Amino acid sequence: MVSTTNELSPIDQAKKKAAFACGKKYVENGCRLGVGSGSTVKFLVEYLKHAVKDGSLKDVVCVPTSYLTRRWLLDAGLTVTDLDVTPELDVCIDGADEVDPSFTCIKGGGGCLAREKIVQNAAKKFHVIADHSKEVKKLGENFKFVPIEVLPFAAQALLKTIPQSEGGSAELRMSKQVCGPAITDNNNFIIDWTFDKNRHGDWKEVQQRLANTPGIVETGLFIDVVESVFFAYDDGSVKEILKSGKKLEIES
Ligand SMILES: O=C[C@H](O)[C@H](O)[C@H](O)COP(=O)(O)O
Repeated sequence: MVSTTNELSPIDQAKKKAAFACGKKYVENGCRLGVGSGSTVKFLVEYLKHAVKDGSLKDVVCVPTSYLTRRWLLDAGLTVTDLDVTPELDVCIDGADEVDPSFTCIKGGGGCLAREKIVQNAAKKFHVIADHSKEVKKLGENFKFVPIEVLPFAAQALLKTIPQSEGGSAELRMSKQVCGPAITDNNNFIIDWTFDKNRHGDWKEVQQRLANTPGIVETGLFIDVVESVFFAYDDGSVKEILKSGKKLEIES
């Protein structure tokens, strides 16, 4: 799983740079690490594999946020555990679908949002790794919906009530491979709620209302939890933005 940087598309090169820079800075010896999901996190796993192999990183234990991430970690020979064994984590690193200037994120494009939020919540620090396409002034610029994990029993009712209370439209996410709904690692469904792109940044209220709705397990809105975001740009540069707003250029 060693990706030669030259073989990668510019966007994947950017993802790899962000993942390597974040791993290098925040994963220390003995770290209890939450490992997110998605294509950017795959490069974090690659970083961990190399760092462990060359001896620069020791005694890291990883709690994955999805079946696929668990597989990647195991295939890379890394130590995998879970929240039963390791309920408190030092750091969690994950990708995102969009991040606004106040670090409100949409996550869950890959359907892993509930486990991602649980693992993030178990960690002392949460860092996001992303290519520059995820950096937006306002949520909805590129990614038009908020993924919401729901109990199958409640799905049809929620498809009606979510747009009634929040506006926009809601769709049950279907599997691309089988003739039926996409099923999460928790055996639930995903409703993708497409919101009005002109809505004001009332995301905390939206999150509160949705979280209080019976049948909703979790939303893909991550609010007030991010310590820093590593954005990678097409010109090869990586910038870490801290929650204070301070921007740090990362040396390659
Ligand atoms: O459910 C998926 C996760 O929230 C991912 O972290 C998110 O979709 C970003 O994925 P990617 O790194 O593939 O863009």
